[in-house]
Amino acid sequence: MFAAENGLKGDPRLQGISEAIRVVPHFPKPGIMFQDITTLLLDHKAFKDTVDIFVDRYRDMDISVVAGVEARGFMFGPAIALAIGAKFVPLRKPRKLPGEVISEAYELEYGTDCLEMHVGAVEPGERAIVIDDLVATGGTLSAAIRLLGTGFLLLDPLKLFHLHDFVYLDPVYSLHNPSHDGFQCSHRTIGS
Ligand SMILES: O=P(O)(O)OC[C@H]1O[C@H](OP(=O)(O)OP(=O)(O)O)[C@H](O)[C@@H]1O
Ligand SMILES: Nc1ncnc2[nH]cnc12
Repeated sequence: MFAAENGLKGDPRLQGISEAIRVVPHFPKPGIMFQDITTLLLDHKAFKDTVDIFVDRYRDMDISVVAGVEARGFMFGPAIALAIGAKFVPLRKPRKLPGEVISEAYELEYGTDCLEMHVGAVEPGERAIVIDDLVATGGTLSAAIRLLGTGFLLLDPLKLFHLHDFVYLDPVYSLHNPSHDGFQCSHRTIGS
């Protein structure tokens, strides 16, 4: 769900967050409208508002795991984890973690990639949220879901656009709806 369509309707922080994201046409290749969150990171208020909104939403929900997707999930996840009293679990690209890992491959627009997590980082029965900056094809997020298993909450703090429908176990919560940027958004949430 988009934050602007529920409890945060009319919240001026959402506009500030949207405006802090720079859109770079034709990067890294022709036809791509790149959603650049580095400009949001430079804007203390927008950055703090982003973290605060998710902390307010997910505190007191018995969440013990914040899983961040490399690399941009690492920019938001640790701050949220500390504030809600959860551990931070990095979901890393291949061959970065030194211990025993479990891996999940996923499809990219061209080719495949893989996410890895240390064995034992998450215990059975823990409640987790997943942090990333956006969903494009959903391949990355789907791999994160498979890696963690079932029974967790799913969080996508800066979901910028959504090109396909997905089935989620729990709400995907987004602060910025990029439809005004020319993206076609579709969004379906199961179980919320
Ligand atoms: O929905 P998808 O099609 O899977 O795309 C979304 C993913 O793409 C970007 O990461 P990227 O793979 O570019 O890696 P980076 O964060 O290291 O730049 C973004 O941060 C998401 O993780
Ligand atoms: N349009 C986009 N902007 C930023 N990161 C992306 N990752 C995949 N597509 C992207």
